[in-house]
Amino acid sequence: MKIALIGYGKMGHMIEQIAIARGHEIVCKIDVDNQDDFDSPAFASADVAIEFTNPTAAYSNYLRAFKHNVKVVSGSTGWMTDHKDDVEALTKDGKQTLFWASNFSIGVAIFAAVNKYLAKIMNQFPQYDVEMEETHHIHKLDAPSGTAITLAEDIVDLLDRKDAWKAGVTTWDDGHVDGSTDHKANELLVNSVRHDEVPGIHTITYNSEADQITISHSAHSRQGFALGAVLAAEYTANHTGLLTTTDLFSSLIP
Ligand SMILES: NC(=O)C1=CN([C@@H]2O[C@H](COP(=O)(O)OP(=O)(O)OC[C@H]3O[C@@H](n4cnc5c(N)ncnc54)[C@H](OP(=O)(O)O)[C@@H]3O)[C@@H](O)[C@H]2O)C=CC1
Ligand SMILES: O=C(O)C1=N[C@H](C(=O)O)C[C@H](O)C1
Repeated sequence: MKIALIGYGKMGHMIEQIAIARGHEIVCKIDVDNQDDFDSPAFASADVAIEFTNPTAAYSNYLRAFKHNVKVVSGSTGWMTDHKDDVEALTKDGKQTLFWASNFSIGVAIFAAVNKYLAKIMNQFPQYDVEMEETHHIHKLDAPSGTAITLAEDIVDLLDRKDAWKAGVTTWDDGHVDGSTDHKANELLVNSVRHDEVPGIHTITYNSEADQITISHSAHSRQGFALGAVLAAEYTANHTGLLTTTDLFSSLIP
């Protein structure tokens, strides 16, 4: 398969290695300094473009790829609040194709299934309150993480006593803290920690007077995200519309 890379940072480099090892060809690499390559024959020849950039660049990158009818797999986070409706309209009825996931690792897909199962059980046990914490490297531009938002949306959907999630505090290595933990009982608080070079930890805690139940996923490296993105590109080559990891892993995770 011919793959174009949009964004050649930490994820772009790792995806390149895995894609080549799986027998794919990288036909074009677009970063900040060669934006004209979006209009090159090499870019247009790609079966799929894999996009990992940042919250502000992602949506316009999708539009530039769609202009050439190139399908996109993207893991960029932090753009959904502004552009979710536009992306849904663009991909409706398979007109354009975007595979987007806040987290591409199989481990997080399993963790998300456990999170949903636990939230459903907890409807029977009102004595437990729930909170979430995510920890990432200090370079991360968005908080809470995209993964935390996806997990929080699932809890809000399934746990009757929570109607919305709310960003709490972000705590930094030097000890300074942004934000506030003020929240209403019906809001799920999501706190963030920015520490060193942590690839990504997500922890969900149900606490009662008697005890505490904690589920946590910790990535050892970016390897799982990058492999998932290449598997998603292979899937996207044969599918259309708005796709995500529940489509990719549907035969493995009920
Ligand atoms: N869904 C998932 O599984 C995962 C998602 N992510 C998300 O992916 C994104 C990228 O992560 P990561 O690779 O670690 O970040 P990096 O900062 O290492 O890489 C991003 C790259 O994109 C480049 N870039 C910025 N703007 C543009 C643009 N308009 N067009 C093309 N390239 C551009 C940057 O260049 P420059 O440095 O010059 O600005 C940089 O090289 C983030 O949003 C992150 O949250 C990360 C890991 C997993
Ligand atoms: O910025 C990162 O690094 C990551 N971003 C994604 C997110 O926001 O959830 C996925 C992963 O946790 C790493």
